[in-house]
Amino acid sequence: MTDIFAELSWRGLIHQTTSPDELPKWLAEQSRTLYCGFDPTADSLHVGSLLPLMLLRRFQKAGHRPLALVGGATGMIGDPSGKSEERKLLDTDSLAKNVAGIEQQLRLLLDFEGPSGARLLNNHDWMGKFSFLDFLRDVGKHVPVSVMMAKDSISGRFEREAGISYTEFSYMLLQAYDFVHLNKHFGCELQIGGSDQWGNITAGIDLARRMQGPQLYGMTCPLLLKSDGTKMGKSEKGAIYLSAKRTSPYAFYQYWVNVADADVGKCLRFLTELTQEEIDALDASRSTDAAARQSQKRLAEELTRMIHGTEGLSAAERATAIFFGAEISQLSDDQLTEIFADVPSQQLPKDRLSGDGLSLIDALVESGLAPSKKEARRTIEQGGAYVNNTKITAVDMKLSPASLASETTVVLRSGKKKYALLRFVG
Ligand SMILES: N[C@@H](Cc1ccc(O)cc1)C(=O)O
Repeated sequence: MTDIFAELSWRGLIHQTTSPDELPKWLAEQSRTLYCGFDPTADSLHVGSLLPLMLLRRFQKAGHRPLALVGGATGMIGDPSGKSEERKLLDTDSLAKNVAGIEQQLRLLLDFEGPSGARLLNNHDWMGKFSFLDFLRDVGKHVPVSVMMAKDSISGRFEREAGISYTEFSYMLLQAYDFVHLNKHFGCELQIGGSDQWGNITAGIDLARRMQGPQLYGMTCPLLLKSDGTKMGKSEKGAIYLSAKRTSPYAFYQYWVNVADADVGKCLRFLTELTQEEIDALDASRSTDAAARQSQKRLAEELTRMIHGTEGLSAAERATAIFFGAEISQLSDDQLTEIFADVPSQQLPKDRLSGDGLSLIDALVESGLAPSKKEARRTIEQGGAYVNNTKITAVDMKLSPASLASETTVVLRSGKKKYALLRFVG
């Protein structure tokens, strides 16, 4: 058993805990069972939920037993915590799809073998069987409405015109009951979650006490925010997800490689398993040579490997190298599209490549990289023209089917970074 409390403290991962005087000792005494729940609001977790998921993993590595809960039941209702408006209800098909997607990701980061082996649970398995009348009698009876109304997630909504439905108001009772259930059936004594979960976690602790159950504990971690206060894990194109179908390994890697200097230290401490010494060394490297962006590269490498494996990482690194000028051959159209997502492209009929082929001069003009044939010629003569990232100095060069970097596409470049794609179709 390693001292998990000390580890989480230096990482800055402890936002609030119940019984702060007792908790460090209680955790050090013996292996404990803890849980964290994830609602199936999408078919993949996003970067924000990586933080509590990594927290479960850290607890497990320190010798504790994690329960990863998918909210098949709670996902049917929608947690009002941290939300200013009522959520739309999900239909059963999307829910089932989302549960399956999330379960897969929870499996990825936890170890299911051995004495502190993780368990994957779905609260629909017990909540689905509860009748409404039984729930009101067995659970609701123990909870004063005044206590529920005092929670931030609820009181904040009362102040707004739209208010809150009875359905969302009741959400905390479901999560509170989960904690009691997991305690009874799995010996779970600690619940963790993001700071917005404090109200729900303490509702569970309270419920256990009122139902004459044992003392339970709670701990929250900070939300993953950037230095400007906005949420981490959102790009211009939307949230960064853990599933490769939603966010490719390359896009995932790119997101981390581009994190600002002001945020990267926190990301390293919050999301990676690098040691304090390694992170200190990276902090130091930023003050001596920030331009080398060693911290960002290491962050991107660690996270991409953890989520997408070594293969995903090397694909992402290869794609990055290509974007920065490495020679291109034999990629799929999809890979090319990904790497050059923001690069302008033109379509031309396939037969332009047959016969004598298409002159590079014409190609540079058609792609928009050169305003005229004269300029195109000059670019080639000055050594600024590239086909698939290979420099071409012959002004009479012709593109042929052999010039394709993928099934349909030739990548043209003018100068250091100005790219354009020509797609040959039909
Ligand atoms: N309310 C949590 C998910 C959750 C669901 C059920 C639980 O028992 C615990 C946590 C969230 O929205 O992130």
